[in-house]
Amino acid sequence: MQELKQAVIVDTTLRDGEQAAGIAFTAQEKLAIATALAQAGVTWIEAGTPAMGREEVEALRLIVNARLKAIVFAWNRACRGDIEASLACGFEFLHISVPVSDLHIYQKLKKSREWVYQQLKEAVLFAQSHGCYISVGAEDASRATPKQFLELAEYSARLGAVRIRYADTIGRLDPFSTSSIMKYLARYCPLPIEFHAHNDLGLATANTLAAMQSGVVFASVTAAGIGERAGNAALEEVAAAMKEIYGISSGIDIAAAKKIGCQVAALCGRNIFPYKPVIGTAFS
Ligand SMILES: CC(=O)SCCNC(=O)CCNC(=O)[C@H](O)C(C)(C)COP(=O)(O)OP(=O)(O)OC[C@H]1O[C@@H](n2cnc3c(N)ncnc32)[C@H](O)[C@@H]1OP(=O)(O)O
Ligand SMILES: CC(C)C(=O)C(=O)O
Repeated sequence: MQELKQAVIVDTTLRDGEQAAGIAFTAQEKLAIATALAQAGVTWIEAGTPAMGREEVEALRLIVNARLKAIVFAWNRACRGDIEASLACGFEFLHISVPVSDLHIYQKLKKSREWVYQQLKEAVLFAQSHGCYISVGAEDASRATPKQFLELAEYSARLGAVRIRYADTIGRLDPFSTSSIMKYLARYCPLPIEFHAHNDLGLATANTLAAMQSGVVFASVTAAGIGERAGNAALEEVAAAMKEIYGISSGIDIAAAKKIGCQVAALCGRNIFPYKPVIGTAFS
């Protein structure tokens, strides 16, 4: 078994977490969550999607201006309008996401792979011309071939991206397939990989741990595991399991992470087993 040496948490409670049906945080709640995450030792915070419009931009400006002890970054499609919206919030690190599977490129977007690459190139160069650092997101990577993912990673590396996200967008992986795919990709990928799991089959945390065991360093998580459909890997579960099972600290205060999980769950009107239900207003 490969020895797990390093783990870095990338929290997306305020981006994928807020994509969960029925969840919309206020600007003050977003600022409180981001502040609590930074205080708990989370160093990467995906704070939102500026392209969503005025209310999101106002909330994101509050978070950027809070100068938290974390790298706070924004989610973008590979298009100039999204990048301009992120720049207007003051972000210096941008995540630019593109589909990588045939299914998403040809069936969902009805575009070509060449189009995706051209969009990505223009978006990355535009953002870099404004001094931004970039990570690239490979949407629906688990339904793409490893070769398609690696080609995107190589292209992104040539453009100067610093990291690539492997998204199991529909939550179709299990820990065994995750492990064999990630061992292969971690070996050949020119960029550090961030693993982004979805919990459709209840395997998001298990898959994230399998990815970390297989050479991946960055784990994408959300507080209480909230997120699109069945959600994502839970921050408090991943951080605690890293510590308890593998003895890796990931720099996160586990008690603080559990508290944030409970508070976020309470804000969303959910109770998360096995933590105690939180009564009253969270973050008050
Ligand atoms: C897999 C994921 O989880 S992706 C996460 C996306 N985020 C969310 O869903 C958050 C909530 N969503 C929103 O607020 C909105 O959908 C937004 C702000 C993201 C987009 O809003 P709109 O621009 O109005 O959406 P709309 O569906 O019209 O955009 C589609 C356009 O984006 C383009 N597009 C979609 N994905 C990408 C991409 N990754 N890169 C470049 N362009 C893209 C499409 O080709 C289409 O272009 P066209 O209008 O020229 O045909
Ligand atoms: C936008 C990306 C990273 C995403 O949430 C997904 O594909 O699951």
